[in-house]
Amino acid sequence: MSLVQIEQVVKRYGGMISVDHLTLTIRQGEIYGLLGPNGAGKSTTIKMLCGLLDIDQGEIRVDGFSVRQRPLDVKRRIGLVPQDLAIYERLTARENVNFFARLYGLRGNLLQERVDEALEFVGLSDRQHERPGEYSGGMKRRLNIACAIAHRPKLIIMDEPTVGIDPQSRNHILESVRQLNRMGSTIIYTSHYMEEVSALSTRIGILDKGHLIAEGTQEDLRAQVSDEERLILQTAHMSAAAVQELQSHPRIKRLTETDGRLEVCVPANHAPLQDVLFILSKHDVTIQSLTRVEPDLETLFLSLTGRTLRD
Ligand SMILES: Nc1ncnc2c1ncn2[C@@H]1O[C@H](COP(=O)(O)OP(=O)(O)OP(=O)(O)O)[C@@H](O)[C@H]1O
Repeated sequence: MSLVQIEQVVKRYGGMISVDHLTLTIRQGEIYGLLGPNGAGKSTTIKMLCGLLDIDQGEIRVDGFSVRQRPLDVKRRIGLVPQDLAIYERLTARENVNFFARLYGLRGNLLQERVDEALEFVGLSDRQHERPGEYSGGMKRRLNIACAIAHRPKLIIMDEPTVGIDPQSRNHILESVRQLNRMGSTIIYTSHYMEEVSALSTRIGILDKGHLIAEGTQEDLRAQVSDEERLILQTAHMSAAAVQELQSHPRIKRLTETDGRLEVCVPANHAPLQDVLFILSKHDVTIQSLTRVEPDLETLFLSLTGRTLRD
């Protein structure tokens, strides 16, 4: 059963189109990973989905309710963990969670139980009476999550929740996403980190310049590029002539070079590695490291757009 239906949605800022006739469906029980580089339109889509930004064209429905016509019914079903922290530094952690849970209508004993549960869930019970000003970046992110889940929403949306945090908090957040899903919530998780989206998602949509350029399970997406692999070489003394010669090699499908980091797409199992090494050595390029990467989401993105996700 579908929980979210986005149909032909368009958003423009001034003359520029940020979300371009986007259509996608998210089913109940999924962890849907929305992957795309910076500026792809992920946050804009999420804001429209939550009713925080007007839709220019098209329609979004959550649990059957139109975001335009029934915004309150939609908001009640959603817990949003926004990209920019939405917590009050002057309130304690507990007061923050309490505040957001009250906005969703919780009162009395149930309110206190749910606040306890949310704080426990993100591992902040011990420090619930402190103000978040004293917290690390990762703890603030976890508090941000607690504020979004205390009302037990059907749909939890996390917009780049691991940007700029320590590995321990990152792992904690990724594990909480899985656990929230096991407890029954459908999750939309946006990120420009391929590894995170790969590790978490049951289905993945790849967004670029406001378009959904690919969608499917991890296996579906990998199968689209199973005939390619990538070589990543860190080099010194790279020259334009070497790049040019590599580009004209018949078996090199694509190539990007930034500050000596060379990424080359070649047919799988027939990697013309010797040729690449020969050309580089001919041009006196020093090879500092070389990695062979099996087809992955980055390969797919590169194959569809000619750019890397990090561009
Ligand atoms: N308030 C705004 N005014 C003008 N342009 C905007 C505004 N918000 C977003 N944009 C533009 O819309 C496009 C999509 O931005 P959006 O923030 O949705 O991308 P994103 O995929 O979430 O990337 P990021 O991870 O960097 O937030 C970008 O080109 C961005 O510059």
